Amino acid sequence: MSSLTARSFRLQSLRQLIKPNSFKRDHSTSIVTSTVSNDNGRLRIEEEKYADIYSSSIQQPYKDVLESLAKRTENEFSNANMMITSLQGKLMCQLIKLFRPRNVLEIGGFTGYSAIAMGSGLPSKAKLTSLELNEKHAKMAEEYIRLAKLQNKIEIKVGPASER
Ligand SMILES: C[S@@+](CC[C@H](N)C(=O)[O-])C[C@H]1O[C@@H](n2cnc3c(N)ncnc32)[C@H](O)[C@@H]1O
Repeated sequence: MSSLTARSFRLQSLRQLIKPNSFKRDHSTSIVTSTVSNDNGRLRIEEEKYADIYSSSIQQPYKDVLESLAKRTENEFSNANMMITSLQGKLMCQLIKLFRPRNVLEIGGFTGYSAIAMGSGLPSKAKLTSLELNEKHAKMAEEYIRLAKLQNKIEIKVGPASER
């Protein structure tokens, strides 16, 4: 195949991928020729679709707790853009459900979004430890972990991760 033909084949494949409802299970990111970012420049759009379609929704009461935590983080922290997106949370929860780890170590918990998203999918006896440098971040994380009734599964340790 000439390089021109190969390029138009890849472009066609890309167009197929980004058409609504045309996503195929055998999707390979290797045919994605360029990075197509969403408005936050985070996960590539094709990967977002994949994550969305093949991840189950975060269950209640965790979903509501996460929504409320995200709103409060956005209102109270000027650096709220550090928080993962709801889709990233959904994907992390799905990965936890797939791998069923007994222990999870998170470095940099911020206000607890990812910890709660992962915690919501943890098997019953599993534990997640989240290391967070900033006391104010950790305090909010702890508040929402309690609201989500995940305090027996998630522990926040405050201080520099390198000292743990
Ligand atoms: C990008 S945010 C993490 C986002 C978070 N996982 C979430 O779901 O919202 C990075 C966090 O790492 C923390 N951090 C930075 N340096 C650290 C260190 N040395 N030890 C522990 N936490 C640290 C910051 O205070 C910040 O809250």
